[in-house]
Amino acid sequence: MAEGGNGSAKPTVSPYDEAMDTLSSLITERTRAGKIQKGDPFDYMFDYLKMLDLEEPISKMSIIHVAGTKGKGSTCAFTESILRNCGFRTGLFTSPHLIDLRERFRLDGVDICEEKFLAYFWWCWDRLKERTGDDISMPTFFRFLTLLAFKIFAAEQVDVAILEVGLGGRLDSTNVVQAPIVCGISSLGYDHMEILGYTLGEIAGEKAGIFKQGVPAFTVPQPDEAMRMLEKKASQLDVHLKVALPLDVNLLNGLDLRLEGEHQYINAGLAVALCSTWIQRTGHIEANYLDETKQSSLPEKFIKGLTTATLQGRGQIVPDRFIDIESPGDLVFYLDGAHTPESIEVCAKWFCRAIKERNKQQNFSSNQPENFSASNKLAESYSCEIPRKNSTQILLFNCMSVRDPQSLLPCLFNTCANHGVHFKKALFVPNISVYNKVWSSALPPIDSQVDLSWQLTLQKLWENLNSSEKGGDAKKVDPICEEGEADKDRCVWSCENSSVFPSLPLAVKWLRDTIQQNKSTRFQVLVTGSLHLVGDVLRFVKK
Ligand SMILES: Nc1ncnc2c1ncn2[C@@H]1O[C@H](COP(=O)(O)OP(=O)(O)OP(=O)(O)O)[C@@H](O)[C@H]1O
Ligand SMILES: [Mg+2]
Ligand SMILES: [Mg+2]
Repeated sequence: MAEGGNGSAKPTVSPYDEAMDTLSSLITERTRAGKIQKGDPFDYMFDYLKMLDLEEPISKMSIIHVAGTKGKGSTCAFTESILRNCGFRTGLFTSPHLIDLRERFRLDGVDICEEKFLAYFWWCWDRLKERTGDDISMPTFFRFLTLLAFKIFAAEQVDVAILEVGLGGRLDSTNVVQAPIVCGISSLGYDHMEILGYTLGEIAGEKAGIFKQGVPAFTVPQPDEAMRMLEKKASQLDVHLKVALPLDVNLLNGLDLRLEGEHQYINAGLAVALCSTWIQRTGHIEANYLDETKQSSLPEKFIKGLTTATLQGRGQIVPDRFIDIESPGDLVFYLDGAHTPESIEVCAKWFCRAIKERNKQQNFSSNQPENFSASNKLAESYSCEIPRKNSTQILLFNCMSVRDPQSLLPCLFNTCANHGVHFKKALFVPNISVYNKVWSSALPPIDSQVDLSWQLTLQKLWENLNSSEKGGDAKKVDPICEEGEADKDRCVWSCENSSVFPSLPLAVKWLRDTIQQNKSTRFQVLVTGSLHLVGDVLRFVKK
């Protein structure tokens, strides 16, 4: 673990951390005032491509481009997995990352290795440093990552590059692509409105900015307003736009999608359409996939891809590593980085279904069905072995202060309540990793001066939801600060249904201690509201 700057010996910086540190400068430079450049910053992407000699390689690259409000990453992960299983060399560029920046760049389904990453990183960095200057300064953080992705995929000569838009579409740095093979627009909803617009039509218009003249596109069923705009933009560009229906579960031969949740069938349906079209348009029809996909069955390789695709922190189940061997499965984290109203709802539904399934399995079965999704196998195998215990649901939540908790927490609370799931307690913690913070190989030291006013606001909202459900009026809630072990850092603000902890490790410690003291209890902890929180938890509890 990195030293926390406590004045001891200077920690040695690994080459990888050095690169991350260098990259961080792109974030600070951007926020520094007065650095406004001439012209449209999006156009600079074309200059950067020239500087990196990437224009020609990109024009030859075989690309699938995906925009959308929710489900982009999942759709891209399914798409990549299907095409890899069909025998193609794949490159996948997604965002954001949860633990390590290299998660954003996958080659043949695996995060790029450090060695290659560093080689390409410095290749791009040094050239851009040399060729940028007063007129055009260094690219911003996400633009740099996009350029790096292009460099990696070109140099590695992938058969197909699958690109997830970072934000919006029209002005996203990935949109320098001129001739993708096929485009996808995943589920549209409200997010980043200050940039993309406040109506679904406006948002759809921005996302449709990835459409290219004559290049076929697919989308999923959308609200009318969004669909009308997509159709309008498509017709202006001679884009043949088709709606891909959610994948029929019966096509999976009794297997499950590896990414859990009902909404993943929407993303999977889109991925199947994108892959089929890519295969057809690139002339790889020797395997005759398309005839098959039109019928009532999917090619084996598609099924393999869909049922093995992974993406961290989306419907992921992870047992705590520190719970002792006699009580495996007593503390299990259900992680999903949902942070918009629509995704919080699907996340809540997923959690309710997932815990019900687990509890049923725990009570009735000791044989593991063959079709368990491998990602959650560990959690499953644990839960199969353990004796009957009371399952208790806990919420571990934070959201960024730019989000409206009034649109997130009530939705989460009510959706779960409608499915008969009531959280025994909600725990609110600040995020450890700062937004966009690049280097995250270790957890930073705990800040005892941390400002908890945001978490206390979330807590009040939660307490009010609980009291109005019980028929009482929303009352004034004043959390009580319990000082643990005369230690200021351990101060916990508690109410009847919730606690605010000054840090994630303290909240996890509370969970572990409580389990040790109540051997008959199992905690099923839903972690949501922020992908950063999910990343923090993964780093902290994963083996
Ligand atoms: N089709 C969908 N409809 C609604 N919510 C979805 C859908 N797909 C995924 N989600 C929710 O959104 C979260 C993020 O999923 P995913 O990473 O696939 O989307 P994304 O568009 O890449 O998101 P981001 O904006 O974080 O990059 C998931 O954890 C899930 O809660
Ligand atoms: Mg987003
Ligand atoms: Mg994403």
